[in-house]
Amino acid sequence: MKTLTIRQPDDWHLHLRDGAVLEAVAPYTAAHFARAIVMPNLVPPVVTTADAAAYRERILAALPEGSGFTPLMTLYLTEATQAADVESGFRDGLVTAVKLYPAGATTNSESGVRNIEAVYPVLERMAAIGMPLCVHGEVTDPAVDIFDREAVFIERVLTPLRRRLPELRIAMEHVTTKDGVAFVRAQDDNVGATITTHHLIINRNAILAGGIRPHYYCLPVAKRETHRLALREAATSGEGQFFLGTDSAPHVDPLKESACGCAGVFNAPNTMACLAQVFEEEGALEKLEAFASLNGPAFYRLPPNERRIRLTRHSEPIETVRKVTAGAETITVFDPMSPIHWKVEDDAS
Ligand SMILES: NC(=O)N[C@@H](CC(=O)O)C(=O)O
Ligand SMILES: [Zn+2]
Ligand SMILES: [Zn+2]
Repeated sequence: MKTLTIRQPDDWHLHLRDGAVLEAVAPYTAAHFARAIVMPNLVPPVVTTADAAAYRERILAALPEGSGFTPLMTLYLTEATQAADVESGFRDGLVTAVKLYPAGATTNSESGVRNIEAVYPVLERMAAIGMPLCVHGEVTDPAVDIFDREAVFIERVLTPLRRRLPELRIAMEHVTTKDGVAFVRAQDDNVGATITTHHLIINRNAILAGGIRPHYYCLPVAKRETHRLALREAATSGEGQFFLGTDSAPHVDPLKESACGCAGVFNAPNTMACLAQVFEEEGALEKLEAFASLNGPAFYRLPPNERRIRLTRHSEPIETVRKVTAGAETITVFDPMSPIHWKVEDDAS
């Protein structure tokens, strides 16, 4: 039986939500991952260091007994964010990064940034103290086709931002296009990119061909096959700028299976198994550790985890969790549309 032992992975882009959903989903991430960058797009958002401290306590309370999982907190950047608050949260070790949502770009982004000029004082302070900015990289201009919004964001927002503040450390979140991959490669190591599990597995046909499938709808929306192949190539290259951010984004089923369904794919329970499968298909199992466990800590200037996990390939397909219960509702787990043979044998919970 094929086995693979790697340093314990981290998730550099995760939605844990709050309340009953937090309680339902947190144990799945804590079972496999040592740390995660926790997204701040709650309602209301996690804006101040005090908000992040309170949210961190709620997350810790939702973890199973004895879990060693560490949530790495982020602040939701608004045009009213105070540079002094951001700096004090970072210096205290309570806050790891700030998240930029262009207003209206994605789930719960209405309080995000409309005019980037308004947040330059905060960005300048972050550049000075070496604090990373996580970016949802899509323009919201309704005139721009939804499949082009990442490429246009690179041209209109990221390129000028890089020119103006080259020392600012930027994580381009959930990169979904070959344009995004090329942009990141053309930058110095102040720029990194997360890649999700599902964007390595699905293209836009999964959402639209043969019926509309809301559980494959997320933002940035999955693109055509050439882009998926570029993401696979980047993720399995081992290059330090690319690392895992699952963007596991749970929404209860009634909010997904609706005439106007929410964006987000919940993949935390089977992410590591899916990734082992992807890396095996690409003949790159030896690069999985770099992608999931080494490149992210290097970008965030944190030590890699000392603990190891073991993945095993079984000849028979593995039965995986299909739905998770949260309060009175269910949340559907990402279905990779082909049998999964890998299993994390040694979970960290
Ligand atoms: N990825 C998504 O489709 N949704 C995320 C928001 C985000 O990461 O853009 C969510 O919070 O649901
Ligand atoms: Zn996003
Ligand atoms: Zn996200």
